[in-house]
Amino acid sequence: MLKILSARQIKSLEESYLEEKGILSLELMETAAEAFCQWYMQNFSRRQDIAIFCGTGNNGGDGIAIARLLSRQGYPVCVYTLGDAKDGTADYNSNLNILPTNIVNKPFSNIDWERFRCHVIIDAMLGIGLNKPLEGKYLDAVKKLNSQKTMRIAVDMPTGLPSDKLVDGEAFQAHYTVTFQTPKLSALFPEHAAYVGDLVVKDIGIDGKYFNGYESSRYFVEEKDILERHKIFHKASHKGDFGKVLLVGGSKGKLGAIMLSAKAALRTGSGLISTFVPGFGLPIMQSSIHEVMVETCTGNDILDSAPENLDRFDTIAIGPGMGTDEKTAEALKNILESYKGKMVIDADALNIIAKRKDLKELITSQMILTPHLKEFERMVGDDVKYPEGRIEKALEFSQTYGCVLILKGLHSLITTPAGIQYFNPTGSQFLATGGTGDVLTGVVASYLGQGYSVENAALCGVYHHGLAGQLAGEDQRRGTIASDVIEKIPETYKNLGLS
Ligand SMILES: NC(=O)C1=CN([C@@H]2O[C@H](COP(=O)(O)OP(=O)(O)OC[C@H]3O[C@@H](n4cnc5c(N)ncnc54)[C@H](O)[C@@H]3O)[C@@H](O)[C@H]2O)[C@H](O)CC1
Ligand SMILES: [K+]
Repeated sequence: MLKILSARQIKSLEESYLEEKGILSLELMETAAEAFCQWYMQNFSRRQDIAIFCGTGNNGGDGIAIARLLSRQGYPVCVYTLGDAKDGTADYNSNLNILPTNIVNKPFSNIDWERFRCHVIIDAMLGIGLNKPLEGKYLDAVKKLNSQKTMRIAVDMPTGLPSDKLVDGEAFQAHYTVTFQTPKLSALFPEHAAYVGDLVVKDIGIDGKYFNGYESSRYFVEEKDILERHKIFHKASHKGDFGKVLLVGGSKGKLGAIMLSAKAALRTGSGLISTFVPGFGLPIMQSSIHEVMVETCTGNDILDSAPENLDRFDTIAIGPGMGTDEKTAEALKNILESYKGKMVIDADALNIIAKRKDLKELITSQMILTPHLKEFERMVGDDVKYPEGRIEKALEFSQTYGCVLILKGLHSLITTPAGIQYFNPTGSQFLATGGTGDVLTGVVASYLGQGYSVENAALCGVYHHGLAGQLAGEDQRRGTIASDVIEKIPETYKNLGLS
């Protein structure tokens, strides 16, 4: 896990790290530049001309160092500077002094835009030192650079993006942001996706122990955290070990939702899946998914009663395609009151709960709630447009009701009642298609059925779902559908080296 710190905390951490280690800030800048270049050289060829735009702070210093290192490796680079070296930081000037003279180094204001050509733009104008919205030449530069039809890469943070809050005005629009040591909070806001692009986190050697003295309950999940949380099954494991899951939902015209959840749970590794649907769904379910068992409620069209003997199941997920009828709400109440095992609450179950205080009170620590933004807004009855407020609200909700909350979106946020908030690293814009939420419900329910804790099921579920979305998106691009995501779940295990 990477602890997420504020810009102020990062600066202080950096100082104490340098002091304790007895190294110079210039050396840390060199490490950061090397980390950037290592990533760059793995991804881009020497045939692409690079233009590096540098401010005069330490972000600019990184840029100048990057120019020297890439040039030394045979990459064609030009440097363009904003601001005067006399206003530059010591480390900026130290790097400027050793920039080889064969590298073109021009002031930004001297660029002839009619003739300006390059393949890759590297933004090292401003990083975590940003302290006001862009104006003057920084604003001009960002506007000009955003309009170029080239690859754009930001060093540490896109210029103009404040580290801890929502952007005010313009910011550099990167295709990639290569950030150092740990992601900055605002790089994880879905609202900033067009500025951050793909986020790459590069280690610059600041050991985890230096983070201990800084208070933060927000973390960025890494692959190793997921590997650590998975259970290992052995040859003699039988289907009972993989869990008995009940999925409740479906209504006329929305039976597909529960089918997607069921298939996703099967592909995630569940042993036995039962579904509980309205009567009309029985022949449809049976003929389309042969691996699931189907039970029906009393009514034909809507879900109007609860299943018998709920204790037969290791876990229950409820909500996909369920509808919000009065009778359905009563069936939900009945299940919430009588079932004592772990549960996933999604979609229409959330919409019903949002309107019923008495049902909200039935939320327990055994439950994972999986709202998307709109559903969350209904649950809290408040505007959650601003990301800083939304993250706080998620914490408040999870602590008030004692449940794990998965707030879905880019970098889905998992909040636990203990007050820890995890940002998920996997995902893809191609997951933004109907039914992928139902898939997530099936994946998370599957892990609960396999005996994972609510926290681990949420973390592993969101991670694998996002990764499956990425893999499906690589093949199907904008044609990706929820079923493609399900088909990629097994590959996520292969990807992580899991059996
Ligand atoms: N923290 C680390 O672990 C490391 C950070 N590195 C890099 O250093 C930058 C942060 O550098 P800093 O000098 O503190 O700030 P900036 O370069 O982002 O900004 C410089 C300077 O610019 C002024 N300023 C702020 N806002 C504006 C504005 N809107 N318009 C014009 N000028 C503005 C302000 O005075 C700032 O102080 C970090 O992001 C990394 O890239 C290290 O190299 C490695 C370790
Ligand atoms: K930058």
